[in-house]
Formats: sequence, C-alpha cells, structure tokens
Amino acid sequence: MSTTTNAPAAITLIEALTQAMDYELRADDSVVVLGEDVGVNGGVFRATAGLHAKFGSERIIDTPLDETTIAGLTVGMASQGMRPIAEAQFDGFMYPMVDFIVCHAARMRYRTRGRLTCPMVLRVPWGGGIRAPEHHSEANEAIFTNVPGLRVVMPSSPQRAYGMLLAAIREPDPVIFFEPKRIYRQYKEVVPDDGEALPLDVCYVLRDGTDVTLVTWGAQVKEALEAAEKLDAEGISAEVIDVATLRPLDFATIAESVSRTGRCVIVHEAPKTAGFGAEIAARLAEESMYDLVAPVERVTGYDTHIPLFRLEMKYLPSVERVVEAARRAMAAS
Ligand SMILES: Cc1ncc(C[n+]2csc(CCOP(=O)(O)OP(=O)(O)O)c2C)c(N)n1
Repeated sequence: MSTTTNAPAAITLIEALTQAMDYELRADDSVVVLGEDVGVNGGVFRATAGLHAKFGSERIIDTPLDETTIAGLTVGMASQGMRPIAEAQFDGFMYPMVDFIVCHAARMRYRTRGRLTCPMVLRVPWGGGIRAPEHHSEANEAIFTNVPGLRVVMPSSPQRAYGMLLAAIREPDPVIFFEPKRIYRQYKEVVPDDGEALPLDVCYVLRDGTDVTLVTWGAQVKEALEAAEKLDAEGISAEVIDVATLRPLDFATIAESVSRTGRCVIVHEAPKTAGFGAEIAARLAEESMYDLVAPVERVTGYDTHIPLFRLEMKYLPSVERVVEAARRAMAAS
C-alpha cells in the first residue's frame, strides 16, 4: 500500500510572499493588489505570479508606469475600506510615493480622529546585491522609520515573509514592507499555508550567544549568521538578532541581549550616517550604557551612493567586516 504525505514543499522567500497574498486574497474580498506589471506578467520579480489568473483584473490591477498614481490609488482605496497591497518595483522608485505616504497615509487616522484609517501595504523590493543599475539597489529604510503613523518591517526568511506579510495586510494602519531582494531566492523553507500571521513588533533572536550581540535585518542576517559561525571557531560566542520590525522597534529584546553580552555590533547595508543603526546605538547609550563593556560598533554601507556592480560587494557589509568589528569589541574590554 502506498502512503501519501501532505507535507508542504519548501519554498523561497518570494514564493512565501505570493503564498501570503494568495491566502489573504481568498480570505478577504477587500484585498487587492496593484502595481506595474503585477497582473498578467506576475511582477518584475514574479511575486504576484499566478494571482491574475486566479483573481482577475479587478483584484490584481496593472497600473500605468507612474508611482504617484499607484500611491494615490492605494491611499484612496485604503481610506475607503479596501485593503490594497501596492508594489513599488524597486526601492529607488518609491520616492514619488513619499508625499502620499507621509502626508496622507501616515496621518489619516490622526487627521480624522480615527474616523478613517489607511490599511495599506506598500511592498518594496529593497537593497543591493543583484548587480542592478542606479535606483535599483537602495537601502532607504531609515527615511521611513522617522515617520509617525507608519510601520516599517523587513522579513529575512521565507517563514517570516509569509507571517509578516499576512500581518501587514491585516494591520489597520499603513505598513512599508521592505523585501530584501538579494535573498528572494537564496534558500527554501517549509512554510505551511495556514494563515498564521506573525507579530509586527518583535525582534527575533536567531542564535544564542554570550560574548557579543550582532544586530541586523534583511539580507545582512545571512552575513551576521556566517560571522557568528566564524567567531565561534575563534572561541567568541555571538548572539544574532534579526530586528525584522524597525518601527516600532522591539528594543527590549536587544537590550536584554546586550545586558548579557556587554557588546553590540550593528550591521546594515544603508549608509552609516543617520542609518537605522544610529537609532539603535543611541538607545543603547540612553538605556544600556552601564551594561556595555565596549563601544558599540557599526558595520554599514558607506556614505555614498551604492556603486555599480563591479564594486557593489565591496560596499555591502561582508562577513569579514562583521568578524573584525566583533573582534574589536572583544579586544576593547
Ligand atoms: C519611475 C520608474 N518606475 C519603474 C521603473 C522600472 N521599469 C523599467 S522598464 C519598465 C517597463 C517599461 O515598459 P514600457 O514603457 O512599456 O517599455 P518596454 O520596455 O516594455 O518597451 C519598468 C516599469 C523605472 N525604470 N522607472
């Protein structure tokens, strides 16, 4: 007698995003998807592949090549009771959307004393490492973490991508959902299609350690975990935290870790100046000063535009740079 199993196949991060949208489009009639080529074409990275065939042109909407139109439609629909999921094709093309996001979406609830909300998700393929030209590789998350009324999140695994996107779609306020495109297809994980959302206000401790805390998000989680492996071989025990939700920041998880390790290395690919690492470093200075036994280290992109592909990997934080920063923190105490 043959036995069949219903165990779900392992899927990539981008397939997990498609799975989450598919689930919520089935579950909630007010959910729509819109953006450039998200329909028949299935999206520039294929995040919406197959959705148009299933749900049709009224729910999977191809827009003109105009980001202001996408943002305006999204805010309008969200404020009138729908749950739009908009796609900005690349990080560097979202700037024309900022007026709608900052001046309208983010303050809809405040402005109307709660009469209207803006339950929208803006999905943004984010960051470098795919050998793309200008406007296609930017790490601009910090800009949005400074805006009251927005949630800013970034998954770094297929399971977190699924659970966090479901939560973002169900959230009553606007969510900027950054997707690290470098790891869209990096590895596969089993992601049950059970409709279980994850919280949008927690950091994830991905590896326990006792000597130094590595804090990062998005594609750099991979480098941080690899650095932790290398450090382990040198007898240095590194804890790795995926921030995952940047706004609101679950600082308690970071502070608790640093209270045990006394050392912190923050890793992000955005430029150093006023990057989100500066916020975490400032919070450590304010709230964890007496736990620290070494200066906080930041391993970041440089204060310039991310270069074209020949130099791109030199710009992005490497495993070696993270390891060196952790060694410096160890040597400082
Ligand atoms: C402002 C902006 N948004 C998005 C893109 C990404 N993008 C590059 S080519 C392209 C499709 C262009 O389609 P079309 O104008 O029909 O020209 P085709 O390449 O199909 O001939 C898009 C959306 C871009 N380059 N600029």
